[in-house]
Amino acid sequence: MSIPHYHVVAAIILHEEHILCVQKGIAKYSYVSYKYEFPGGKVEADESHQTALRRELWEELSLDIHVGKLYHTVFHAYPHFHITLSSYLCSAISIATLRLTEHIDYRWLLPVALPRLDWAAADLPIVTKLARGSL
Ligand SMILES: Nc1nc2c([nH]c(=O)n2[C@@H]2O[C@H](COP(=O)(O)OP(=O)(O)OP(=O)(O)O)[C@@H](O)[C@H]2O)c(=O)[nH]1
Repeated sequence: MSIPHYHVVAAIILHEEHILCVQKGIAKYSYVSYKYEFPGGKVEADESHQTALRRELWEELSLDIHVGKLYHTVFHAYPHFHITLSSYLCSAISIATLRLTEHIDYRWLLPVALPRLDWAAADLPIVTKLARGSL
C-alpha cells in the first residue's frame, strides 16, 4: 500500500517580534502527539494555500490573518505518511480573538527561543531558519 502524501500549510504569525507556536494534543501517531507546530493544516482539493491557511486559522484559533510571502517549504517522510509543509509569513488582524479549539497550549516566542520547544520533526528546518534570524 502506498504511503499517503499531504500538502500542509503552516502560518508563521508574527506579532511584536514574537511568533505563535501551538501544541498539538494526543494524535493518532505518537511521533506527532503533543508536539509544537505552526497553526495550519491540510490543503483541500481545489483550495489555494492562502485560502487553506485563512480557513484553518479561523477554525483552529478564531484568528483572521493576512497571508504574506512563502517562507520555506519542507518535504518530510513520517513513518505512516509524507508531507510537503509550506510555511508562510503571516500577521493576525487582531490577536484579541485568539481561542484554542484543537490545540492544548500556545506560546508567543522570540525566534531565537523557538528551538527550546519540542517541535514536530517536519518543522525543524523552519524553526532553525527562523532562530538564525532569517526573516
Ligand atoms: N498544522 C500543522 N501541521 C503540521 C505541522 N508540522 C507537521 O508535521 N504537521 C502535520 O501535518 C498534518 C496536518 O494535518 P491537519 O492538522 O490538517 O490534520 P490532523 O492530521 O491533525 O487531523 P485530521 O487529518 O484528522 O483532520 C498533521 O499530521 C500534523 O501533525 C505544522 O507546523 N503545522
